[in-house]
Amino acid sequence: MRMTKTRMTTAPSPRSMGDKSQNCTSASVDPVWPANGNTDSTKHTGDIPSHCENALENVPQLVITCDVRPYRIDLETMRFSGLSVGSHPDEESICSDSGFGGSPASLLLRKLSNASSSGLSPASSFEEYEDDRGCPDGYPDEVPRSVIWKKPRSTGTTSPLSVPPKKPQPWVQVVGHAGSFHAGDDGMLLKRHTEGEQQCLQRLMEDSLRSFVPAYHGVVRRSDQDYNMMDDLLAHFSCPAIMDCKMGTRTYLEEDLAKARERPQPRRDMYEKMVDVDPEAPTAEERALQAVLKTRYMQWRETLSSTTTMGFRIEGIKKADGVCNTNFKRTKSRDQVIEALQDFVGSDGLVLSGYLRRLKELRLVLESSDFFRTHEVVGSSLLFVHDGTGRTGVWMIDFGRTVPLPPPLTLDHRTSWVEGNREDGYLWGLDNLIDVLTDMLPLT
Ligand SMILES: Nc1ncnc2c1ncn2[C@@H]1O[C@H](COP(=O)(O)OP(=O)(O)OP(=O)(O)O)[C@@H](O)[C@H]1O
Ligand SMILES: O=P(O)(O)O[C@@H]1[C@H](O)[C@H](O)[C@@H](OP(=O)(O)O)[C@H](OP(=O)(O)O)[C@H]1O
Repeated sequence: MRMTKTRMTTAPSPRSMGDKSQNCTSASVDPVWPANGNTDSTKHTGDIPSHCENALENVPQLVITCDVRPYRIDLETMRFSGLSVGSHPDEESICSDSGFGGSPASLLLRKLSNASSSGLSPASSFEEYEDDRGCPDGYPDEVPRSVIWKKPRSTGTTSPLSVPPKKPQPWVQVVGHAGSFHAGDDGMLLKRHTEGEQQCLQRLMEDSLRSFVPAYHGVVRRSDQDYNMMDDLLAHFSCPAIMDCKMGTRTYLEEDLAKARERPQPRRDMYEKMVDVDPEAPTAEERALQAVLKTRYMQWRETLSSTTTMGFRIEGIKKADGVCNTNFKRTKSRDQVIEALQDFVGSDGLVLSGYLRRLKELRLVLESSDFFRTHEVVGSSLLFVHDGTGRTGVWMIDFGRTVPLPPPLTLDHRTSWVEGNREDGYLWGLDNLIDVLTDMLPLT
């Protein structure tokens, strides 16, 4: 199955062509340490760190080892057994399935991961399942014999070996930068490393929001490129439907505004993306330049969609039948949003009520989270996932533009933004999203 992301039909951005699209074909993975090097090494000495406990539950033990130093990723064993982290990067594209490298070993590992939900970042609406339906594409049934693995430590679930392996689920990227991700073989996902996102994910593992973000497993190096390694949130779903909702009323940082004033860098690719959607949108000056500033483009995208008026926008939806839609740039009115959401959740009231329950839990936790109070959260998304069993999950993803506030500044995430107050409208957007979904309940 291969789907094309709408925005990729326009001129790719320098970022997606450049630093976001390096060649990552080598299977070699070297463990690296957190770039800051000052992770609290005393705290977990002699113990398995909490975030690593999650990893051990989630994957066969040959993949991750957690010793006295947190976030160490030991992938030597994978090389010995001929396994590799990652898939065929060439096959990865936006809103497309990203296979598991097709290696029989990887297929087995994926099966084992699927056999238990215990390692997932806890989602209240999760339950064990043994659904064996094939996805529209279908995947090989072959089971390798040469894979050596160890049962994860005491997960309290049935030994995966006693369960016939099931068809693996391909990882799917709905939106975002092309070439930033590699699907792992073991329920893990590698995202191109940025220091800021690493800091956020590490802090989130210690925060009350932990169960609402993919479990973070540290940094791995591959072909001279560092990656943040985290749970693949799709790993425990069967033919999932997926939606990416970008949260907040603002999608650029205050510091981006300052930079744009100091050193304006007009972007031709963004001008072209703008004209593609609305030829009338550029000003005369922008037309003459054939380029727009990024902040101007981002603001235009905010007002074109429901970001400004509702504090969230739908970025992309991939349905269980494989149909993918990223054409939501003009989805703005409440009715348009409801129509898209309705199409995503379908007529199953259980799915909608599962999402609502999870979002209300998230709101409660956000309101008291230390991390959330002390960070400007911009460009972050909620990833909605459900499948035919009625299982649902919602997680916060993408902390590439989430930055700590200078103390003692804190945000309530509901106050309107004026430059300088750093407010991002995240919780206001979540309030609106919950309202809209609540209004939809009678429709299911
Ligand atoms: N932990 C995860 N598990 C499963 N899928 C994920 C996970 N993280 C991201 N994705 C998929 O990748 C897509 C893009 O993720 P993300 O927003 O982190 O990328 P990005 O390149 O930083 O995006 P942006 O263009 O908004 O900066 C999501 O829409 C989702 O489909
Ligand atoms: O969705 P669109 O219309 O294609 O626009 C992109 C989108 O807003 C991304 O969130 C943004 O990346 P960041 O959030 O990481 O800034 C990217 O900037 P970029 O081209 O500078 O990567 C934009 O091009």
